[in-house]
Amino acid sequence: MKNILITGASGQLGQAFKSIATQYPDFAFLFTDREELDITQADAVNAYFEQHQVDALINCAAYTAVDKAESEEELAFKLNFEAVLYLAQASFAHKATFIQLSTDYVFDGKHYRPYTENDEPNPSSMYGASKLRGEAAAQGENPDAIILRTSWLYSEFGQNFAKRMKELMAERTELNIVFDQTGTPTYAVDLAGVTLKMLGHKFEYPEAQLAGVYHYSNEGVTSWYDFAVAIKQLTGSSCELLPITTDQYPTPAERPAYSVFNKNKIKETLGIAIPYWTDSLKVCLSKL
Ligand SMILES: NC(=O)C1=CN([C@@H]2O[C@H](COP(=O)(O)OP(=O)(O)OC[C@H]3O[C@@H](n4cnc5c(N)ncnc54)[C@H](OP(=O)(O)O)[C@@H]3O)[C@@H](O)[C@H]2O)C=CC1
Ligand SMILES: Cc1cn([C@H]2C[C@H](O)[C@@H](COP(=O)(O)OP(=O)(O)O[C@H]3O[C@@H](C)C(=O)[C@@H](O)[C@H]3O)O2)c(=O)[nH]c1=O
Repeated sequence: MKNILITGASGQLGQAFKSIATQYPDFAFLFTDREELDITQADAVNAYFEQHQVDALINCAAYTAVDKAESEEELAFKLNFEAVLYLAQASFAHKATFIQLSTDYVFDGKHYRPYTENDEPNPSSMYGASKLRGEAAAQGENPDAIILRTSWLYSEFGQNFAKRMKELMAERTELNIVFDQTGTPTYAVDLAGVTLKMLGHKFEYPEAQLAGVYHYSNEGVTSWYDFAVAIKQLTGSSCELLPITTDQYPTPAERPAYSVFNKNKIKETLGIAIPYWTDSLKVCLSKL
């Protein structure tokens, strides 16, 4: 039996892990929320590792308010960088496998082909910059760290674009949605499953070198507008959706125009096929 510590467990991804936990009888999950383990407190992090046998840590805690991060830079870096430093140090000291979640927003979005793990990040937002510092902290303090970058996360849990769209479509007769930001939605439950597959692989083949960065999203390519159209069609909403450009929807944070991932590395490493984004969206909407 392996003990898996999940931090930020009341967030969207944390809840996705909770929803599939019983499918992994070889894993004993230690779900902690901010009250139980505040990851910005180095002493609390160290004490937790002293008091519990932790075989792996999946850090689901983060500052994810992309626009607010532009005016709350200090808070964003405290959570997405400093706290990651503490987690990386503690996991390394206690020989626990460390998986740190990161984001497509580490890229500036100027590409026209999917981003590989070797492409140079260049974040255009404070959120992206804080997550990139977190990646460096994780790898700097724990050379065995696994960085799992994902994009456009949604699910039946927490706050996300898909849930927001469904609610707004029920309230309004029309909605303006940007169509010139291209990426791929990722169902958080799919991501949780693949993360646990990665851990299973690590435990089964301890000599396997898994450290490093991996890209994971669902398959396919779309825009926020097309994402919303798919939600409209699948929910039978009559709300009119109007495609607009990014400059018609000004926001404090700049988002990448293109952030599609190349996922060959994770597919080859784990021997997996990834669900197409609309197939996973159907699964999610059936639960909402
Ligand atoms: N959401 C998305 O679209 C994407 C997310 N990611 C990454 O995936 C990961 C998971 O994201 P997601 O689940 O959506 O994020 P959420 O914002 O839903 O969850 C983050 C969780 O972190 C908790 N938290 C905040 N501060 C602390 C603290 N000091 N100590 C412990 N926990 C704390 C929050 O608790 P509280 O509610 O109490 O504040 C919340 O439960 C993050 O690393 C994120 O950067 C990557 C790409 C896309
Ligand atoms: C609500 C809404 C948003 N938009 C636009 C704004 C923005 O460009 C785009 C996405 O909106 P949101 O602000 O909901 O999504 P955003 O918070 O930018 O989502 C990001 O979150 C972080 C945590 C990540 O790591 C990213 O991968 C990504 O998922 O849609 C519209 O055009 N119309 C709308 O009615």
